[in-house]
Amino acid sequence: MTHPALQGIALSRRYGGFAALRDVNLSVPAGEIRGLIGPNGAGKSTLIDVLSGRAKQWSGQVLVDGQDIGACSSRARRKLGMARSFQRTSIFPTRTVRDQLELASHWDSGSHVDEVLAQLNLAEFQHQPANELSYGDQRRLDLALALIGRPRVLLLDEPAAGLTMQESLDLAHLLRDLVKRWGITVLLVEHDMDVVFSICDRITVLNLGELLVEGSAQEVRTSPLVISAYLGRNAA
Ligand SMILES: Nc1ncnc2c1ncn2[C@@H]1O[C@H](COP(=O)(O)OP(=O)(O)OP(=O)(O)O)[C@@H](O)[C@H]1O
Repeated sequence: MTHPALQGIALSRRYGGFAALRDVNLSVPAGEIRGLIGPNGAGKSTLIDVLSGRAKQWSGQVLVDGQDIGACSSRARRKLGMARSFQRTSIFPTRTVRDQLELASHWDSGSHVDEVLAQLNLAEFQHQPANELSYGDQRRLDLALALIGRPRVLLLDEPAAGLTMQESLDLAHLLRDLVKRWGITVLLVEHDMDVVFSICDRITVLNLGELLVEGSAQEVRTSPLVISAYLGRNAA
């Protein structure tokens, strides 16, 4: 039997008396790019935190390739092939692009710095400090840092935040080509719906901490539940 590459069962997380995530089930087959969307405060980052091992108090099960990793630290999860990106750029802004990738690759096995530099169109900037790169190049460096250990499962939190429409789509297609070629399973949180609809195989929608809808881009785009969740928030 083939296990999903990434699975969450009955995932819940509370902040004091507030339930930010309630009984969410998620199953992402190997090689799929799964979009994770929902209005502000829906629980997307909370879910990523639970899956990546960053959340402290939570309940449920997290499995990678059928193996229960719920008791593992973030570091142990990285060693098991899970990587995540954050909504920020670059770890050490004054260090060169190459230094950062080499540093990050010591934390993970299977380093392939030159290949990642080339694939992410960063080779020409490799000896520049990250904080001298344009914002768009810095976002590609973030992606490179997430990919450097050749993860099997990649959790991405708004990789296109702050980019122009064209930059977002360029980054999205670069991401899609790479993860498909390397066989990486991706869970992508992204507010830019053009990005989500253009590269995700399926989309999971959260609302108020609960799973609302799961389906193809077409199913999600036309779902009355999704439309109402977004419009309800916008109108509030
Ligand atoms: N540290 C915290 N303490 C208390 N409440 C929190 C904390 N972090 C998040 N929350 C609340 O949990 C809910 C889910 O937050 P979360 O950041 O996961 O949502 P999100 O879908 O990622 O939102 P956004 O799209 O705005 O980033 C929100 O109501 C938020 O206010």
